[in-house]
Amino acid sequence: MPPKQRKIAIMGYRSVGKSSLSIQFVEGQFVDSYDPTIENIFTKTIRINSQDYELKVVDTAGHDEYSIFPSQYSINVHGYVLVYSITSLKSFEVVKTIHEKLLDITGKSHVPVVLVGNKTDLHMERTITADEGKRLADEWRAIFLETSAKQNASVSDIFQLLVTEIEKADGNISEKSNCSIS
Ligand SMILES: Nc1nc2c(ncn2[C@@H]2O[C@H](COP(=O)(O)OP(=O)(O)OP(=O)(O)O)[C@@H](O)[C@H]2O)c(=O)[nH]1
Repeated sequence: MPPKQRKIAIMGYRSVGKSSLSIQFVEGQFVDSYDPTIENIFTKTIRINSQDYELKVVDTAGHDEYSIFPSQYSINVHGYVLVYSITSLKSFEVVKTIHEKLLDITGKSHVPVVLVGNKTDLHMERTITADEGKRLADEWRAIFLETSAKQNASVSDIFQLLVTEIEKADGNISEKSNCSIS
């Protein structure tokens, strides 16, 4: 089967770890320094159910509650990773506004999304519980994951699960069997 090309945008407040998650996923390393992103595009091929997916991962600039949703991320993007830091209430509030704007701009009631609570290694500084994250993802009918880019915990799961969500939205995977029928 020829590879399927899928474009994914990673969005969230500043400094939540969007670049760190992208670099950990694509290059398998963690960079401790902080360098604000304008935009970076990474590519990586993953295989799910004998199908190759060429992922184009767009690491976007930090968004805040006043940012206008960048129109270039509303078209030709198959799915979204919305990231907050479990240590930052502000970043949790910002993913809510991003999700609202995303539905508004796409005019859809449901978009494939993985909600990610990053920086689980900083558990002493946790301000958002896993339950709060899960509840928000349930409201959105999205997948929820907590990760640590630093410890490489659950990072590749983000992308595997998002591709599965994209395939479900395209009708290529039945919700019940979780098995590819394409
Ligand atoms: N402890 C810990 N630090 C992290 C983790 N992920 C990222 N960081 C740190 O958080 C800071 C910001 O990380 P980035 O990946 O640059 O964050 P970003 O969301 O891409 O930031 P912007 O480009 O400003 O939007 C850096 O100092 C990272 O090293 C994590 O899982 N654990």
